[in-house]
Order: sequence, then structure tokens, then C-alpha cells
Amino acid sequence: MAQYSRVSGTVGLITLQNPPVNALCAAVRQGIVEMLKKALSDSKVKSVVICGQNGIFCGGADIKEFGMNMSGPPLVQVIHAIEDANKPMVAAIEGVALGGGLELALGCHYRIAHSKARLGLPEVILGLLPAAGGTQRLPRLIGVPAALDLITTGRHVIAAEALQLGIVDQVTDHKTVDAAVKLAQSVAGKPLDARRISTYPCARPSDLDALFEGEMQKVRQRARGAIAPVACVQAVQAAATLPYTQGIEREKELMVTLFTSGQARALQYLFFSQRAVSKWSTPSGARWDTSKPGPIHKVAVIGLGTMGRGITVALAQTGLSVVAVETQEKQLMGAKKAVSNMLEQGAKRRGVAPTLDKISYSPNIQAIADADLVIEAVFEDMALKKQVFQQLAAVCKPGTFLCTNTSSLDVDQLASQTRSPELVVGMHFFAPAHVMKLLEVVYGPRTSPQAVATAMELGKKMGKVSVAVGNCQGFVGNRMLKLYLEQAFFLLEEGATPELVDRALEEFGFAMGVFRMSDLSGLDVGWKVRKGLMLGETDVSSGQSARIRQGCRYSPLGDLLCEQGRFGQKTGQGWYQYDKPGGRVASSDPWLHSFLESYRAKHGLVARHIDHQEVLERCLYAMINEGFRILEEGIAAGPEDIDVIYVFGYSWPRHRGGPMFYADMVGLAKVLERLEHYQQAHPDVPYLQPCSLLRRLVASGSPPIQRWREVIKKPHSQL
Ligand SMILES: C[C@H](O)[C@H](C)C(=O)SCCNC(=O)CCNC(=O)[C@H](O)C(C)(C)COP(=O)([O-])OP(=O)([O-])OC[C@H]1O[C@@H](n2cnc3c(N)ncnc32)[C@H](O)[C@@H]1OP(=O)([O-])[O-]
Repeated sequence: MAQYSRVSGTVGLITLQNPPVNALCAAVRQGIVEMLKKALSDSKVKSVVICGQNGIFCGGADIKEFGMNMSGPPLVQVIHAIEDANKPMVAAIEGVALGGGLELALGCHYRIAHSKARLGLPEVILGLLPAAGGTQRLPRLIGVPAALDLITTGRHVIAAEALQLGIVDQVTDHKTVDAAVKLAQSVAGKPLDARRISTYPCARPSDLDALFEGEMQKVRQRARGAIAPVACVQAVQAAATLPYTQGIEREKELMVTLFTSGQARALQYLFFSQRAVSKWSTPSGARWDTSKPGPIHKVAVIGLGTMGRGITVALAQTGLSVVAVETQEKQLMGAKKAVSNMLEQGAKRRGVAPTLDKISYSPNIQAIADADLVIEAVFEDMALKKQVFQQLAAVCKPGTFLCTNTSSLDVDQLASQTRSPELVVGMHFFAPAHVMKLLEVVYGPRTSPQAVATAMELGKKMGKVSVAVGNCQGFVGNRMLKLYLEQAFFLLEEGATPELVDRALEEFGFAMGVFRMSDLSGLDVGWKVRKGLMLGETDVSSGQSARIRQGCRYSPLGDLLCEQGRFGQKTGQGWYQYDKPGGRVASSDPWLHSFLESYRAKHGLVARHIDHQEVLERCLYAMINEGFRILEEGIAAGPEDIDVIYVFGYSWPRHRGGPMFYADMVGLAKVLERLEHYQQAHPDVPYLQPCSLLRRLVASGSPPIQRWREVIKKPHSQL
């Protein structure tokens, strides 16, 4: 799908046509080859411009084609044909030139970009590498260090930086295709040998080996088991050490290892899942394409603690006017300062002006009377939140959407404090709220489709990855996390150490294991939630074993640490010890180890050998099993929702796709068998009982994850 025309008398114009992003599917590749032949054989044509339809140059190879039998001319050959053309080829870059799209432009002899265009080779984010010559041409054009940065990070650069790096020859603020045609006319007839990048020598920095060694070390550390970044470095190394013809073979070789890897499948699944969750639906039939969001011009935040401040910053960065309310004067003053600092730092990083003037502060709740939407972010206490919602219901104008940032409390109970429960919806941000991408939008049984649509739309405007989920204890993320944490506690009781559990999880790919993460977020946070659930008290005066709660096994280990003031980094002691309160570097704590031994002795527990496999199976399969319950209850519409929540909110390693995708990779039958094994070994832990949806999926032959929604929709049909 490419179109050819002749413009301005002597310029051939090839237009890529594959909406929405002109991805280079087989038909487009074939179209380019045919239109190029036309342009090169058209005697009136002295030079050629390639552009994309609808103001977008090209979003790269067609990711939807991956995993299918590739047909049509390989992109590498298409680009060679363009580079070998005997007439100047000019790429007119508008919107984006990403992946194969930028590689196509690098095959051209000249590149001109619109000032708003973004360029990059983000293949590594999809578990791949630029496999149409990008790893060989870019280092030759802009040098090894700059190429390594773009290829191993996959980051996009705006046109101005692309010009500064030397990727493009010109940047224009006007009609890009017109400017490209002018450039094409100006270079008609000029020699091309010096414009064929693949023929360029690759500049070799003096300390080349040291550079690649350093880069490989850096990339391995950052990658935490992801293989694509490592292959990207190896491919660029080939460009710096081999002639182009051998380098391009090496690039192909490395791509083959990645293309079929589970990691590439996981990362491509995440690419489409991130887009799928924006197409939300609820069990009551409300949907993204039939629910219109309400108009939001003015928003308000109530409660300016850590979360309230982050939310205020994220809202102000959207350009909306924000009213920030905090009744405690001292807290209000502190918030003003903190919010301004965060806005200034963010603006500096993004090279834009800070939006300080968008925010007005007040100690008085009356100040929000004319807001279109309010986000409540006061302390996580039901009684306090109910009081605030009663005040909001009294103060706000009719039709104001009332949102709560609670991370686990019942949204519908808060809705009952107002006259318009249909306008109440949860907007669960993750700390720090102006940084973390995830937003859980929590709808209750009475929340209107418009309220969900409005919260999802606002989340998108704030640059969040928003996922619509049903109201239940802990929603999706925290509900699954509770079991992950509990299994980790049980493993300590049975003989493991925090170091062993964390090592297993970090080797799996988590940035931090469960115990280092708990020390970072503060052990007292979970303790308060457990106490709120009447779990945290270790008083055995009731004669009930300290290790039984509501008839189920319970581990008071976390509570016992908190009772001793060990809250983690903030107190300098938790599951690990730190050099001082607030210290960041965790080191093993002999006290903790002897505490575990005496705890086991006190409760008649005998430590046994526990390996990494058991740690992963216990912590991850318990969480996954709860994920199936969440799907069965309709709290999440599909596995993609759960996986996007865990990758964008709980640092689940991207190259593992997410908990549900991981279960699909491991094999549902294996997950089922292991859960049954652990349930038999631990009958006092009922949630290890495999979920019936998991059984149904296994019974129906373990269909691929993309087809689970069909089975979910047909309850109890297969068993
Ligand atoms: C050989 C070569 O070396 C290798 C191997 C490669 O080239 S690998 C490929 C490398 N390319 C990429 O990594 C770029 C991936 N795309 C993006 O980063 C973004 O899409 C975007 C371009 C910046 C636009 O963002 P957007 O926010 O405006 O819209 P959207 O919602 O994201 O996208 C709009 C719609 O287009 C679909 N889409 C986008 N890019 C696509 C692509 N490359 N292939 C197929 N579909 C694509 C997307 O799924 C969505 O579909 P639907 O949900 O509407 O059905």
C-alpha cells in the first residue's frame, strides 16, 4: 500500500498508506518496491521523496505480523533498493519515524523532519533489535556512543535533537512534504556515493573495547535478565568492528535469537495490552466506546500529604486549573513548597515552563465548590474519608465527579455518603503519583459509565496507563500483592531468609525482592492495613494461636517487627539493617536471623531447605491464582488488565509480560499441578485452592492467553 505521483514536474512522491501509523506490513513493503521502480524508471523524475499518509511517516514494522509467516519483500532488501537508487531519495518525516520507519529513512540519501516529529529505534522495548540495518547504519551516521544510547534505551528523540545528532539534515516548521520536495529538487543530479550510509566507515573511539565492556556491564545491570538490550550492544559492536556486509549478517543472526524468544512475545503482548486496557468495559455492559466522559476544566485535590502532592503535580502538568486544599496550615505550607519544587524539576527535565500558576491553594474546603472533579487523598482511614465525602457532597456543585485515592477501602461505602453515588469513582494512584504510570480506576456497583469514562480520560490526560477495575478489597493490585507477601512470610517461617527470597525474585527480574521492597515502602504501611482488617494484633489472650486468623494460617512476623519499631529504611531496621534511619543500602541483619530462629523454636517450626524454584512458585502462583479469581468475578475484564497493572504499578519485570502472561508461558497445567501440590502441603491456606477458572482453562486445553476472555465469558460451560 504505497502510492506514487510526480510533483513539481521532476520529483517522484511515494506515499506510505497503512493507517493509523503506516506500519510496514507486507503490502506496504511490496508497494514501496513497485513505486520505487516507477519513480526510477520515470525519465522526468530527477529525485524522489518518501512520505507517510495522514501526517505520520512510519511507526515501523507491522508488529501484528510478528509470529505469522512473513511474506512480501524483506525490509532489509527494500531499504537496500532505496539506498542503491540512482536518484536522490529524500525522507519527509512527520509525526513519527520509529523502528523500521527510521531504518527506511536511514536508507534514504537525505532526511528532513518536521519540528514536532519524533524519531527512534524502540525495538528493544519489544524485545527485539533494529533488524533492517539500523544497528549498522546509525553508528556509521552518528557515532557509536550516541547510537548505543538510542538503540539500547529505545528512547524517542524530537527533531531538534535528531538534527543535533546528525540523524536528519534539516528541520522545518512548515509543510514537511513541500520542504522535502524543495530539498529533493536542490539535490537532483548530485553524486550519491557520499550519501549511502552503509558505505560509511564506522568511527572507532580509541577505547572501543573498554567502551563496549562498560556498555555491556551497564546494560546487563539495567536489563535484569532481559536479553534484547545485550543483543543490541553486540549488534552495534559488529558495526564498529566488521565491514557492513558482515555486520548486517550479525544483526540478522542476533535478531533470530530474539524474535522467537519468550521475552519478545512477552513485550509485544504488553505493547498491545497497554492499548487494550484503554478499551475498557464493565460487567454491567458499560464500554469505552459508548460512554462519553464529562467536561473537566477545573479539578481539586483534598489532602496534601505525599500522595496528594504528587497528584496535584500530575494534574497541574496537564494544564488544567487545580485547587489544592489542606486544612492543616503547616501541612499546606509544606505542600506548596514541595509541589512547586516538583513542578520546577519536572519542567526543567522536559525543557518546558513550569505550570505553577495553574494551582491555587486553600485551607478551606469551600474553595472547591465550582470544581468539575475532586480527588480525595486524605489519610487512609474509612471514618475520616466518609467525613470528607459528606463535606464534598455538601459543598460541590451538582454533577461534580467525586474521586477517592484510597488504595484498598470500599469505594461504594464512600459513595453512600453522597446524594449522587453514580458520580463516585476510585482513582488509585501509585507513589510517587507524579512519576508512577499506573492508575487503577475503580468503579462501584452504582458508578455511572460517564464517571468511569471521565476518570479514564483524565488518567490519559495525566499521561497515566489507566485500568478500569471493579470495587473489592484491595482492588486488583493490592489484592494479589497480599498473597504474594503472605507466602513470603510463610517461607520465612519454614526456613527461608529474606536474602534467599529476595535473591530468587530479583533473579526472576524484579528490581527489588519482596523484603527489600517492604523496607523501602515502610513495614508500618502494611501493618496499619492488617490492623484495619483486625489482623495485626498478636495478642494471644484469646487463646487462639498467634498463627491462626479467621480460621486460616497467618504469619505475625511482620507485625512482630513493627511492634519493635522496625519499619524498614525509615527506621534503619526492618528485614535488613541500614547504616542509618533513611539509609538505602540493605545489609543482612544477624539480629533478624536469630529472631527468626527463636520465632520458629517458639512455634515449634523446623526450618527446612527451600530453593529458588519454591520461592517463585509459592509467591507467584498464589498471586496468579488470585488473578484467576479476579477474572472469574469480573473485577478485571481480561488478563491484559492484570498484567498491565503489575508491570506499570508493581515493577513486575516487563520481559516476563505480567503474572497472567507468565502463567501462560509456564503452562496452566503446570501452575494448576503446583498449586494442588502446595494446597495439599498447606491445607490451612485455603487460597492455594486452584481457582475454578484455572481448572476450566486447563480442561479446555489451556488456550493461549489471547483467547482466555472467551472462556471467562462462558461461565462453567467446559467443566
Ligand atoms: C525491522 C524493524 O527493525 C523492527 C522489527 C520494527 O520496526 S519493530 C516496530 C518498532 N516500532 C515501534 O515500536 C513503534 C510502536 N508504536 C508506537 O510506539 C506508538 O503506537 C506510536 C507510533 C508512537 C503512536 O502512538 P499513539 O499513542 O498515537 O497511538 P497508539 O494507540 O499507540 O497506536 C495506534 C494504533 O496503531 C497500532 N500500532 C502502532 N504501531 C504499530 C506497529 N508498529 N505495528 C502495528 N500496529 C501498530 C496500535 O496497536 C494501535 O492500534 P489500535 O489499538 O488502535 O488497534
